[in-house]
Amino acid sequence: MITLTVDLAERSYPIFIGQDLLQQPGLVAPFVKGTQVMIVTNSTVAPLYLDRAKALFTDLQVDAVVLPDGEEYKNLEILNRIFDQLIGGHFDRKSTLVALGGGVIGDMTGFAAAAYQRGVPFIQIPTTLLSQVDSSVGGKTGVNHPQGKNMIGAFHQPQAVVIDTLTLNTLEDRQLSAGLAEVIKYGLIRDLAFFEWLEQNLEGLMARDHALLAQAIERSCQNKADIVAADETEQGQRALLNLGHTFGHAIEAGMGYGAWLHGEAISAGMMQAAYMSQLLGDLSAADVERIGAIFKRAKLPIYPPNELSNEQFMHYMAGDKKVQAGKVRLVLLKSIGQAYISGDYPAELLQKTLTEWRS
Ligand SMILES: NC(=O)c1ccc[n+]([C@@H]2O[C@H](COP(=O)([O-])OP(=O)(O)OC[C@H]3O[C@@H](n4cnc5c(N)ncnc54)[C@H](O)[C@@H]3O)[C@@H](O)[C@H]2O)c1
Ligand SMILES: O=C(O)C(=O)C[C@@H](O)[C@H](O)[C@H](O)COP(=O)(O)O
Ligand SMILES: [Zn+2]
Repeated sequence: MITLTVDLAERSYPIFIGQDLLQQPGLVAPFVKGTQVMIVTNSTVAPLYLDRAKALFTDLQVDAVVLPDGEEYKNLEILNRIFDQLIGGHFDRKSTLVALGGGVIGDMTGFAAAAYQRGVPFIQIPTTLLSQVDSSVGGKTGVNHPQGKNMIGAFHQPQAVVIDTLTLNTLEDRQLSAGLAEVIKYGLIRDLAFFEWLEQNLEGLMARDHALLAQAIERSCQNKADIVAADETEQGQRALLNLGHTFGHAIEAGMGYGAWLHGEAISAGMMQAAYMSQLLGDLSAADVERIGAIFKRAKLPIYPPNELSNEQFMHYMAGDKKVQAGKVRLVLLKSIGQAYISGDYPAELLQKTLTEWRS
């Protein structure tokens, strides 16, 4: 087992990465506050892992709320089911919530924990590649609004993140690919050596070589932990984790939540950002082709959906959380391995990107 730390002074917490951690009760128990545990999961993950997750918590009152599965249910109405069950079961202020599932469950459970009785602790047990490399770490929690992704939420750090890499055995191929999009993101924004390693090992990762997956998860979590420790609430460099997301979130909302997976949408979005970086003279055409090649090998889309017009893109992008004084700020690339945030690009270059980077 590997242990990393997210270094946030009194709110620091460990990330445990290993095989079969869902069979190790001693690992999680110390992070439970109080005597009541509410596991939040969904209808796909519950039959696979809920019994094992419950067995992690001995001598405690353990209950579970099983939500419907899908990005389209990441909203306030479904979030309320968690509160209904907590209040109905008389869960007190020292209760611990446990997120068992992918990023949707993690974001919703974290937000429920941030809001329930003004804040209770929670533990992340991520079971998709995407949630193991990104969403379970860093404390961004929340739900979607029809007009925009993750528009309602809070920063609320977990007590611990427990990554059992064996849960990836049951994940669908399409979901594994979606997770690789966020893995590749770390290479693009700040870790050229990791990007090169991914180029060398992509097929092994797609074939679910466990040693390679564990390495990719560790390197991704280390990158994320470093950024979060330096900038917990996105005052500066944390925004780099948003590479491709201003475009990608527009795709998710514009196409209807769930039609495009988050990882798929940001894959196309990272290509749009890369193409715009080429128009700005920072990336070469060969760089853009190189980035596209790794996404294609990961079976991820490189172009946005043609159904989404430039006007629709602009509508959703104008509501992005990084907008300042009416200007859409974008994460762009100086080179592969070096991202920056920009609000002073020429407006016509964004239009040109939306028009020209199409299949
Ligand atoms: N908070 C953050 O920092 C952050 C970072 C990245 C993404 N996100 C959010 O995460 C969400 C995407 O997360 P995701 O890609 O994990 O999607 P997801 O949570 O929808 O999970 C994908 C699918 O896999 C299923 N599943 C989960 N674990 C499984 C397993 N072990 N075996 C079989 N099936 C399993 C789920 O039921 C679901 O159908 C988006 O809402 C995105 O906005 C948040
Ligand atoms: O942790 C972060 O910070 C990220 O931006 C990680 C992203 O991969 C993730 O999709 C996040 O939820 C996006 O944040 P948002 O603030 O743009 O909603
Ligand atoms: Zn993301």
